[in-house]
Amino acid sequence: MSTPPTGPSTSAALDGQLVNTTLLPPNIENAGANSPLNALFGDNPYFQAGLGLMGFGVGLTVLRQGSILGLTALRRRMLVSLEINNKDRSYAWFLAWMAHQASASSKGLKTTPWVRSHQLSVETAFEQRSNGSSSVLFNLVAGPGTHWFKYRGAWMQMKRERETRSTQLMSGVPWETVTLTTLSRDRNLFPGLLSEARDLAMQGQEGKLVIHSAWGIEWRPFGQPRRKRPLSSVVLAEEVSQKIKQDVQAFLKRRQWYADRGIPYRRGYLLHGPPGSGKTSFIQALAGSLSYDICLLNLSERGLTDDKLNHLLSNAPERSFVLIEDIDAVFNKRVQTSEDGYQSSVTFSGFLNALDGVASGEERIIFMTTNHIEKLDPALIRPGRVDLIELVDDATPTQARTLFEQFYGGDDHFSDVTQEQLRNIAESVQQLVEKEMKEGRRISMAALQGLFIRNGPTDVVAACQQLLVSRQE
Ligand SMILES: Nc1ncnc2c1ncn2[C@@H]1O[C@H](COP(=O)(O)OP(=O)(O)OP(=O)(O)O)[C@@H](O)[C@H]1O
Repeated sequence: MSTPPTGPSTSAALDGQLVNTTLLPPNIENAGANSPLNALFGDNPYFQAGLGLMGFGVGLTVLRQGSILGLTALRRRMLVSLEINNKDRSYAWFLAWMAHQASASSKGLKTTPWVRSHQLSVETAFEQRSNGSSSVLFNLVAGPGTHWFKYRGAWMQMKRERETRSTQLMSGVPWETVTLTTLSRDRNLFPGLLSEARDLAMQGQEGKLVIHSAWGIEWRPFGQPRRKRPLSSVVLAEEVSQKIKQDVQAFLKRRQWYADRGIPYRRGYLLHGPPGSGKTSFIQALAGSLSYDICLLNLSERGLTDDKLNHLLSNAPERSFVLIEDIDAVFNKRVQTSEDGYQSSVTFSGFLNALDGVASGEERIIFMTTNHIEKLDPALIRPGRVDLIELVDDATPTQARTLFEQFYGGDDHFSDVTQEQLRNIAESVQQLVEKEMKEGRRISMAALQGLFIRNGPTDVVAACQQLLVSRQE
């Protein structure tokens, strides 16, 4: 048995460097050449080919990793991305903008950016026509996947991704993102593009009333924006409409006044009166006239809790009225029950707390309506929670006459009736309502509206008489 050859170690300074060398006896190479391993593989062509292939593979991997790193670095330098999350308002604006451009470019309009998507999703919406009827709209928007479009001469990649494993806690809607990627030099196009999308969305809402409804803890537009109703078309007793309108206008001018005194900047209104007197119509028309939106809050909604309600009331969209209808039906004797017997988790005290809210500088205007003010708990309508209470009653003689004139005045459809005759009929309607009122019989504005829709002007007085009688029964 031979001992492995070992040589003494020396250290030598070469050109100022310390070099470690091991001195081996001269026969050591031969010893390796004669080893059993060398005998096995040294002359083996398969082994050598394998070694070569392995080297090639390693080389390729290094090259691949290198090119990936290089590409990533290049992308970082050359490309810029913008991520839009579906929690952000611009998300829906951007998708609508893209759908709009796609339809315009498919019609061959040269001025629009080139957009074409092959993976589409549908968003169904309801549109209210000017004549009051509604239609269903199917908006085809870019679906999850990758899309390309050209905007102001720059190519952009749009990637819409949907998170399928988790959803937004409160609304149950999946998380989504849209990532726009373009060349770095075109990064300045992003703000322009987003502004265009916003303007397009605003254009669609111009002259329209947006109704929001609660969706979990968020407010979301409900259906398509509706045509604004002129305030004058809702005929209330003159002093009532003026009082509410002036109060809201005065409140809106006093933000600083509230701030200086540390008073929460909010105001509550309660409109009460019989059904069909125009409470809801007036609130909506008033919102429209001030370019405000409506946030419709249904306290009986399943899943609504005190916490969610508090969050909703503190986070209503800017420039909006929160509208809570038929408040007596919701909190009758402090118990909350819906028509089908469902009791929601909103408690009376939770509702009062949400109305009081935390003192904040944010503006909040709440309108509540009821047909039975006597059923309301005094705690609910104390000042601070409700600042102005107004009775919106059945038709007064003047209201009946004004509504008649609005329906039949200047309408060519009734050209067989002279203006003189119309004036006489208007007078008769007024007198009839006046006479009946004295005897305790009333007619609602909604009933009058229905009557005017169904009858020609000459039949109105007789029809009105019947309605008043039948109401008495
Ligand atoms: N004062 C009014 N002027 C014009 N139209 C009215 C008036 N009151 C009611 N109407 C018409 O009657 C219909 C019902 O009105 P609205 O829903 O506003 O009444 P409401 O007082 O809110 O009723 P409810 O108490 O049942 O909620 C609407 O189509 C509206 O156009």
